[in-house]
Amino acid sequence: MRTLREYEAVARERLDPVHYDYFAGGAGDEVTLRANEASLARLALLPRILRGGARRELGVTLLGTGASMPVLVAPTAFHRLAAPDGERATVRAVAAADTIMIVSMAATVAVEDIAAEAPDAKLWFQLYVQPDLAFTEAIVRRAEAAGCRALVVTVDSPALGRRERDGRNGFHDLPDGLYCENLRIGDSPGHVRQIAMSPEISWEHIAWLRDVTELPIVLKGVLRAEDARLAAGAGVAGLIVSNHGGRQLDTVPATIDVLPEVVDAAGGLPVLMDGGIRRGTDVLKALALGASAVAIGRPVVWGLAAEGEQGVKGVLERIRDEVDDALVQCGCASVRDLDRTYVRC
Ligand SMILES: Cc1cc2nc3c(=O)[nH]c(=O)nc-3n(C[C@H](O)[C@H](O)[C@H](O)COP(=O)(O)O)c2cc1C
Ligand SMILES: CC(C)CC(=O)C(=O)O
Repeated sequence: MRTLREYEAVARERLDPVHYDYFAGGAGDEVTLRANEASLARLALLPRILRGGARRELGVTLLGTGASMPVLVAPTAFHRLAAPDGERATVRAVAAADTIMIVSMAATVAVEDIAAEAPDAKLWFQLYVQPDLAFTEAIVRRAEAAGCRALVVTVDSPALGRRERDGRNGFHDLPDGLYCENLRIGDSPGHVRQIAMSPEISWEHIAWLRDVTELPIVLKGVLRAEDARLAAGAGVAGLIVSNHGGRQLDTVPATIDVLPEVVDAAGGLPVLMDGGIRRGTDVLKALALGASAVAIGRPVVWGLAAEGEQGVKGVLERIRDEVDDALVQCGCASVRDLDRTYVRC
């Protein structure tokens, strides 16, 4: 497989069609799902000439954590639906690539076991704040003890998105034997139904979380400038511009289209972006428009379904090569050389 899209084609052949639909699908008419890729494709890169460097610097430091490239692994649920060892295979590949894995709260391997599988891996933990604060705190303590270095709080899910493919397929729960291991309490297994996506979660919960943990807090799912300003005022450490890969509210804008206004409002906080990143050129466009890094969701799952650990490694190495190629073609020696002049909107 030479491109991320080729990994998707192979994954589609290998996966149970119901599980493929869960991974691939979006909410409603999937307008936003398509828009993420389409808006990136519509932007043009404007290269400089007669400059650059013999070797390119791709590394970034995010909230004190170094990554060898500006491409992180977004939190995605249920990796054991894609490959038998699930998140264990993913984390081995992420550690080999020296980037950051954002572990989903809905992982099918416990965060402690993910951390033990690759002790060098750099992990952040994604959290849906639960109305049951004692339960939320217990999960935060597990993530801290496992060595996670940041909490990524998903704030775009006051309710689960209307995923019509899953409704048609009757896919509402994991098959027997697979569990949400981060929700396990004692001997009772964790079920995805236990994850409350609650409209009652508010800024007060973010303040509560800041009191509960020393970990830096990153809000995932920001799309509006005024929310970025509130986040900066609330003492969070970073933002992720995200529409959940088009899986929550359909017809919200493509993330690349709102990135600049969020960056301008974020008061210097690091701003990451996800949604539709499939090529090195997409990564450059997001960095040029102010992102500190991007994250990829589905392509990692496609790598995992196609070839397990090797597949995730393949996906990460291909996007790294493409970022390097796009940089040299743009006349840049470093990801830090990019600015808005490199993109024609
Ligand atoms: C199958 C799947 C599961 C996901 N699970 C989660 C999750 O558990 N928590 C979360 O915050 N986001 C979740 N997301 C959203 C991703 O973190 C990310 O925002 C999105 O996939 C980025 O778009 P992309 O798939 O086009 O790269 C999921 C996305 C997919 C496709
Ligand atoms: C529904 C959750 C368990 C996972 C998620 O956020 C997603 O599927 O997008």
